[in-house]
Order: sequence, then structure tokens, then C-alpha cells
Amino acid sequence: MPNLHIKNASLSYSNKPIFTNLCLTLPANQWTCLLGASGVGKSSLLRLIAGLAFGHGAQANGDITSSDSLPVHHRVAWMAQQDLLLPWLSVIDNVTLGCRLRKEPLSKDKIEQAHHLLRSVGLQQQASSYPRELSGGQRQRVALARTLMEDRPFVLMDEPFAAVDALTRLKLQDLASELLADRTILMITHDPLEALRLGHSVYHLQGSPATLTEPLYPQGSAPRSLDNEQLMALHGHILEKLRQEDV
Ligand SMILES: Nc1ncnc2c1ncn2[C@@H]1O[C@H](COP(=O)(O)OP(=O)(O)OP(=O)(O)O)[C@@H](O)[C@H]1O
Repeated sequence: MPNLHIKNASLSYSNKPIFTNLCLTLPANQWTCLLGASGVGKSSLLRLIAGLAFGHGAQANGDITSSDSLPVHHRVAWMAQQDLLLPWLSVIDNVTLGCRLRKEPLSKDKIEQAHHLLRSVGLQQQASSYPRELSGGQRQRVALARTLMEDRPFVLMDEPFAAVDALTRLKLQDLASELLADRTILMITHDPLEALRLGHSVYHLQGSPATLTEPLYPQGSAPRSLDNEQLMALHGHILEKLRQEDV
């Protein structure tokens, strides 16, 4: 998988700078996690990387490039806090939604692949169910299968596990860590523990205009166990920093 390079990313709304000349490299096969207070500009940075449009009054710039020199924008998958499943489609049809939207023929291989992915997220029995019949955690697992079905090298995640209970969140973290191990990932989270469990590096976006701090590099391989002493110490340290920032 390629690295993703973000150079001189700048964004302002109505001439108010949100961030200016941000630079960040997302290493291949790694999770880069991004913490930061509400409104600091995390989701906007993700939008800029994905090449999504900003509303009226926004000025966005930046070089988003890949180490393999191929264009980035159409090779990005997005996973959000809301599962964004279409309620009128079955689980399997939601997993193959990308093919449908692009009007690609749904070959036997593709359908088999979708079933295989549902098996990997533990939902093979629910292929014909509808989203309303699933729990929040199950729905987010379908969203994960759909992300994997798209098979994009770059995965941008905006608080993907924020809407589920603590135990389901831990399970989803473990599953995503395993299934997305070979991608280049940027994940936004408000949960320092989640960043420390999953991230190879953990950045903090802070200030106005926002800047990135030096990254933390949690030890050991992800997903890290909750009884990892270094992880718990770093967790306390980050929470304290966030608390000071909040006053
Ligand atoms: N369309 C818009 N017009 C004007 N300002 C905007 C617009 N969209 C976002 N902003 C402002 O840009 C800033 C960054 O927003 P963004 O959604 O990126 O923050 P965030 O760090 O992701 O916040 P959260 O953690 O709450 O999701 C915020 O101060 C927000 O008010």
C-alpha cells in the first residue's frame, strides 16, 4: 500500500483560518489517529484529503499525493460515525452498494466476495436482513464490510465507533484493526484510549488556526490490550492535556 502525503493543507471559512499549511504523512499499513477538541477542524481535514466539496465561503487548498504517484481522491474509502446504510436495501445489497452506484455488473465473484466479507465481520446469517433488524454494532460491522468491499488503499474514518456502547466499541476496534491492517488509515476520534489502542501514531490537532502536535507512538502491536501500562499512562497524560485545553 502507498503512503499518503498531505502538504500545505489550508482551510478558511469566510476568511477565518481553520488551519494553515498543515503537513502530515500517513504511512502505509499503519493507523494514524487524530485527536482534537470539537470544532478544531478534524473533519474538515478529512474532507480536504478526500477531495470533497466545501460549502460557500470556504477556501481550501493543499497537495494530497500518494507515494505511488497515482491520483488519491478516487482511491479513498470513508467510514463515518453514522453507518449510512440504506434502509430499503438488505445487508448484502448495502455491502455491494458501491458497485451498484457505479453501475458495475455484480458478477458472481463480487457477490461471493461480499458474502466472504460478511463472514469476516460475523454477519453471514444476516445477509438478507434489513438494517432496521440489526443492532448499532451490527450495522457498523456492515459498514466495515462495505468499506472493505470498496478495497481502497486509503481509509478515512471519522469517529467510526462513537455511536456504540463501550464493549461493542472494543470489539469493533479489534475487528477493524485486524481487517484494515494493510491499509493507509487516518482515524479521527474523541476517545484517547481508542487512538492509543489502534494507532501507530497519535496526533493532536489544536489551536486556532489549528496545528498538529508531535505524534505519540504507543508501544506494542495494535489492538493494544487495556492492561498495557504504557497505554494507560499515556491515556491519563492525553486526558489531562485535553482538560487543560478545554479551560
Ligand atoms: N460550512 C461552514 N461554514 C462556516 N464554518 C464552518 C462550516 N463548516 C465547518 N465550519 C467551522 O469550521 C470549524 C471546523 O469544523 P470541523 O467540522 O472540521 O471540526 P471538528 O474538529 O471535526 O469538530 P467535531 O469534533 O465537533 O466534529 C468549526 O469551527 C466549524 O464551526
